[in-house]
Amino acid sequence: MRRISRKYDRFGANRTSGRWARRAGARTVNRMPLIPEKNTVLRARGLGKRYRRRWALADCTLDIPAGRVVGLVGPNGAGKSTLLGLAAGLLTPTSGTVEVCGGRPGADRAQLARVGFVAQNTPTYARLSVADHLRLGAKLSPGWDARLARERIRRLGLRPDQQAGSLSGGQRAQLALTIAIAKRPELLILDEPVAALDPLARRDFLQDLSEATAEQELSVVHSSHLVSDVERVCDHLIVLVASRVRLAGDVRELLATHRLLTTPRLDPGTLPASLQVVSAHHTDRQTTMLVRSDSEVYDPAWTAGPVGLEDLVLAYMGQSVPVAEAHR
Ligand SMILES: Nc1ncnc2c1ncn2[C@@H]1O[C@H](COP(=O)(O)OP(=O)(O)OP(=O)(O)O)[C@@H](O)[C@H]1O
Repeated sequence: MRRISRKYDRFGANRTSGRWARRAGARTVNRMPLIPEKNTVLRARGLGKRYRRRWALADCTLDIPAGRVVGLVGPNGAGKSTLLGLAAGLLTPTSGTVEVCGGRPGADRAQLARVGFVAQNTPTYARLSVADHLRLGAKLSPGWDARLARERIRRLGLRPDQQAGSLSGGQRAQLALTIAIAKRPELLILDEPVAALDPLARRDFLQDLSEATAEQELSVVHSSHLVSDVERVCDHLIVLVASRVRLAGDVRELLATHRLLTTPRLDPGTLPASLQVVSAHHTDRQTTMLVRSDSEVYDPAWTAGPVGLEDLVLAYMGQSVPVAEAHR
C-alpha cells in the first residue's frame, strides 16, 4: 500500500561532487497526491470554520486515503477538534466543502452509520448502565457487532450493570470507544481518545486500532498530543498550526523527503528554491536546518541526516510563518 522511493533511503549517504548537484533521473514526489475518489475517505476543499471574526479552521484542502490510521497533531487551539467536528457533521462549514466516505457528513442515516465519532470529553449517559449503552448502540447502529462489544467490555473488566456515572474517566473513555468500534464504521474519528487512559490501556487500545484497520477495512483519524502514539500506529500524518494545515501525507514519504542538514553558517535565503527550509538554527560557525526536498540536492560541505517523527512534527508546530516563506 505504501509507496516509498528508494532514492530517499540513500539521501545524504551517496554524495556527488558539484554544488547543488541534482541526481539525474530523480523522481519527484507529489506534495498533493491525486488519490482516486473511491479510495478517499475524507476530502476537504477550501474548508473553513469561523466563529465571529476568528477562523478556527481556514482554507483546509486535504485528501485522506482509505484504510489508513491518520494522526492529527497540532498545538492547543490549532483547529483539530474543529476539523474533526466538521468531518463528523457536528459543525457546519463557513466556507468550502468536506466529503466523508463519499457523502456529506451527517447527511442521512446511512451516512451517520458510516462514521464513528468519539468527542474529546467522551460523553456517556451517567444514569445508564454499561449494558444499556450497548443496547442503545445496537438500536442506533445497523452494522452493530454485539460480540465485539461484549468481548471488549469483558476484556476491560467493566461490569455490565455499572452506571456510566460511577465509571472513572478512563473507563468512560473505553466505553465510548467500544461503542464507536462496535458500530463497525468505515471511518472512526477520535478526538484525543487516549488522553484519559493509563499507559497500558493506551498501548492496548492503539494495538486494537491497528488490528481493526487491518481486519475491517476501517480508516481512523485521531487527534493526539502524544507524538509517540502517532509514531506507533499512524501511517498518515496531518499537522495543523494556527487554523491551517502545515503538513499532510504518508508518514514514510514525509520522513523520506525531510532531512536534517548541518552546514557551515549560511543564510537559508541563499538556498536553492527546491529546498524548503522548515526550521533553522545558527551558531557562529554552523547552521542546522530541517529541510524538505523532493530530490537529492546537497553540497559536499554539508552533512545530511534522517529526521525522526517527533523532530519533524515539532519543527512544523514551531512555525508561526514557515521559515522558507519568511526567507523568500
Ligand atoms: N464554539 C466556539 N466558539 C468560539 N470559538 C471557538 C469555538 N470552538 C473553538 N473555538 C476556537 O477555535 C479555535 C480552534 O479550536 P479547536 O478546539 O478546534 O482547537 P484544538 O486544536 O482542538 O485545540 P486543543 O488541542 O486545545 O483541544 C480556538 O481558538 C478556539 O478558541
